[in-house]
Amino acid sequence: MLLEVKNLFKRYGKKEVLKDISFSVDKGKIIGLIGENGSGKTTLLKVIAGFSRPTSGKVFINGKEVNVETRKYIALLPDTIIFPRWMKVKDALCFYSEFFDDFILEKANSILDSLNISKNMKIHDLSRGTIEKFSLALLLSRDANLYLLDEPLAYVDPLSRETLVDLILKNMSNDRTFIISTNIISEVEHLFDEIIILKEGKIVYMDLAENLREKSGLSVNQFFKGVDQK
Ligand SMILES: Nc1ncnc2c1ncn2[C@@H]1O[C@H](COP(=O)(O)OP(=O)(O)OP(=O)(O)O)[C@@H](O)[C@H]1O
Repeated sequence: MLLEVKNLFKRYGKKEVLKDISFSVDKGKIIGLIGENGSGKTTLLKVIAGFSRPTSGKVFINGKEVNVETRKYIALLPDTIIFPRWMKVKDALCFYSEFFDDFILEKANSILDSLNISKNMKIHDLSRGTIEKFSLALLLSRDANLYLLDEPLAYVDPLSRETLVDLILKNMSNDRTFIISTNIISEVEHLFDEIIILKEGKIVYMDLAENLREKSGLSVNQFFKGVDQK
């Protein structure tokens, strides 16, 4: 088992943001983590990544309780821009090469070429959609086990979404797992092996995407809209 989340609670002050979350994920799966704004998706991904501590409950990656060490198994794509203003694309490549032992520079170069992203550009001068593509390119150039993608498609135009979905698929393998949080479901749902729906910090639905479609006769997107209105 690659990831096990057991009875996880997260509180900010009096506000309970995650409520008794339990699930496990095998290697080689793509999980769709869906839920309306504020349902707790980002918080859950941050706790799994070890960047935020649970109030109670436990998270295990490759059988080890999450700590600084388990971060080496994880590649997190945050939902915010993390690069400083002065940084050029080529500087970020150097930084990633030095900081992450599992970063493969040749792979990053080849993905950036395929996306037509110039290495001499300042990252903040790129469009928001291009920054998303660039961030994903860096992330996929790491050889991690668990890839956590927080809203990877939010700022990307529909044509580029297809490119990014293809990129994710190309980089999928039997020993990698992706958890992708998204509100843009229809364009990515064909990627998902399993679906987790969060509502107000609780898991309200969890199943294989195939089962969801068979049992409900709906697409994941249609099903989510139904759950969300209840
Ligand atoms: N550091 C924090 N302090 C206090 N409350 C927080 C903090 N981080 C998140 N929250 C609250 O926790 C709840 C869940 O937020 P979270 O960002 O995890 O949701 P989300 O599902 O990712 O939303 P979105 O789709 O808008 O990104 C929200 O009500 C948010 O205001």
